[in-house]
Amino acid sequence: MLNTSNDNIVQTTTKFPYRFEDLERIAKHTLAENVFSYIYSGASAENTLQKNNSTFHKYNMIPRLLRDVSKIDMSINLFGKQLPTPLILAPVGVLKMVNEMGDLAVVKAAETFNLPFIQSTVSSFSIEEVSQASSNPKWFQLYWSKNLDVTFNMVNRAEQAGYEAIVLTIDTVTLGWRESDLHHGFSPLANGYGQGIWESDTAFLSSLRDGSQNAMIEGIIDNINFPSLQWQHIVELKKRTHLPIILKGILHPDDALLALQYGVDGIIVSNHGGRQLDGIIPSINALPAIVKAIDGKIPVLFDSGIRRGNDALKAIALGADAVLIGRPFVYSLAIGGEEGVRQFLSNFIQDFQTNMILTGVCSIKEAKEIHIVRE
Ligand SMILES: Cc1cc2nc3c(=O)[nH]c(=O)nc-3n(C[C@H](O)[C@H](O)[C@H](O)COP(=O)(O)O)c2cc1C
Ligand SMILES: O=C(O)C(=O)c1ccccc1
Repeated sequence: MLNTSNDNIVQTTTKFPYRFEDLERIAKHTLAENVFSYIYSGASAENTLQKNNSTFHKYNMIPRLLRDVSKIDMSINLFGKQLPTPLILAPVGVLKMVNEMGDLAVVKAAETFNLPFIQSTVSSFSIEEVSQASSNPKWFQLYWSKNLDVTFNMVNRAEQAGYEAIVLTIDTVTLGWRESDLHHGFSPLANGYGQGIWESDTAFLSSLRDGSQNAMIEGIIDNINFPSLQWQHIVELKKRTHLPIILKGILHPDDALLALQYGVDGIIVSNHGGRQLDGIIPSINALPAIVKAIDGKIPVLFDSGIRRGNDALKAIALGADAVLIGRPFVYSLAIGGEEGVRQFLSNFIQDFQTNMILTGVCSIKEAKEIHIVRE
């Protein structure tokens, strides 16, 4: 007789988990409670966090059949560069709290598939360390610092190290109201895992009254809390770098139009994985109107809620040019380090390709034409 108990399934499985739900569950057992909770949780009542995921199920693709899908080309061209797939690793800070090798493990796993890696401003390693670890494309995620020397120092270092884009995160001018972190008394920076870039930044270090760990942490928190960030700062940034500028965190079509007006090179439709502001539109619901407003003038990227290949294909069918993967790779890092992330990415790419074949599309251009209806 078939034994359908969960225990039986877990015991007979020794492979790296395929299901996102298993990655999350095993990471929960692997990590300290406050660390898992920091990664998992969202802002306020976590409604937006939940809806980011559940809303994907409301979009349904209509597959086409009897087309020759024997050759699948997943490649895209982004900012003048050919990439093997439309998949990118989202910027995630303080990765060392998940695994000792943090960003270095992730960037090396991503190198296997030549996926772009976006290094966070609050990375556990320096720009130079990450740049030397692998040869895949790297982008730098910028949290604007109120100290302009610090801001432009980071941008220059990224440019010097051969990074290919600046991703300016605009939805985190102050940290969201994260009740579970408040409950645990948990600050992601307090353990010293988010200062890899800053501790080697001479402009930042010389701005500190003393060089202690506490002064450093306070300095970072103070510098990245910047509620007066505004469109005019984009003009300043454009003067300081030749790299493409991508704004991360756009949800309103009018902000997308302003981004065009200010001459940015790309946008990321994102609600920061529901971690910043609750009670707002699930990221996937914001995508169609923004794609329409941008009308192909600059690339529109997407994140928040991508869990498997099927989700990524839906986002592309709704008009995204590429998607960022967040929490799933963080859980994979927690479970299996560099090899865990490699396994996860390998599975994700195969899953995505299978979904392309079965919807009857051979290229990303065709994937954008997939008919998709909302329940
Ligand atoms: C633990 C964690 C840390 C993050 N750190 C950053 C960061 O430093 N900079 C940034 O722009 N976004 C950061 N994000 C947001 C991600 O880039 C991305 O927008 C989000 O994870 C997407 O949601 P999803 O993981 O649910 O798909 C972080 C997300 C998580 C889960
Ligand atoms: O946790 C986050 O989502 C994030 O963006 C962040 C902000 C400051 C420090 C570390 C991570």
